[in-house]
Amino acid sequence: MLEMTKDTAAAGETKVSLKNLQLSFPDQSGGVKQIYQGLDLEIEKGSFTVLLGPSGCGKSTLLNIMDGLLQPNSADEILIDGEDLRDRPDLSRQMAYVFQGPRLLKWKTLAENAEFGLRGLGVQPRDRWPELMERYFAAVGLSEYMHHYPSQVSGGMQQRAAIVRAWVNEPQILLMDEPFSHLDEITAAEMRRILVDLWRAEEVHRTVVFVTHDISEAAQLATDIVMLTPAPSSICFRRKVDLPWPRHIESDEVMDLEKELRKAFAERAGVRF
Ligand SMILES: Nc1ncnc2c1ncn2[C@@H]1O[C@H](COP(=O)(O)OP(=O)(O)OP(=O)(O)O)[C@@H](O)[C@H]1O
Repeated sequence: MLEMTKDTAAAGETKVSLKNLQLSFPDQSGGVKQIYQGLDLEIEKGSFTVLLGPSGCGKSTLLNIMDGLLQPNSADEILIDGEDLRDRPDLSRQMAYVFQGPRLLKWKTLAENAEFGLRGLGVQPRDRWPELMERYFAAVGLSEYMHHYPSQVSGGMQQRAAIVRAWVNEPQILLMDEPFSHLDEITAAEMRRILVDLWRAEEVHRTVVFVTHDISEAAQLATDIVMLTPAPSSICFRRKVDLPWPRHIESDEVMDLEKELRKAFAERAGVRF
């Protein structure tokens, strides 16, 4: 019970607020594909929010909008801590992105890749770099491999290094786009445990927005689940999750939650997983 109180300590404050998002893209037949028609989304500070939805519903696009990489056609607000990202593009420096693949520079060691992340964002003073690198490489169990090249370590280790590259900046918001989807299930399960341990270890949790179309993964990770319909997407189901960690993939609680999510998808979005 104590654990749950700590993990929901920041409950209530809004970190990200998107209001009335409108976005369309040209489609291949010369028409227009509507992605959002008035989508609203709030993300709570310190939450581990999982965006769950079928392929093409616009999950990655939402991360791109939150990071300021993409502008919607229109929006009433794109707020980070109450300030509009369109007026304050510098707010994106509070964020870090982890992609589906590790995207490491293969001619640099894991440590040099992380340092590249530090230099790129430029939010950490240089004299903190060694301490930050040591801390976060140790946290993901990669201390011994810091000076190896990507080709000398496994795919899972490369993805751990990609997480370090994002985490060393100590971002307030971590945007993660299906970061474990290319890994085998055993490695992915280990990565989820490492990520949750990293997130929980900090007194004030960072806000994580994690995209997946894997219901089981959502049940293992989330404190908040946001379920999207196919495009034009709307939120068809939203739920908080109070299950304690570590969550085992085959535990009754996780499997019950998965069942509930599958049912919600089928009933509210007409999508079967
Ligand atoms: N720059 C772009 N130009 C044209 N269409 C785009 C662009 N970016 C995204 N789309 C389209 O917008 C829709 C939503 O894309 P997005 O990548 O956000 O979906 P997703 O839910 O993350 O899907 P997946 O789970 O398959 O990654 C898709 O139909 C995609 O083809």
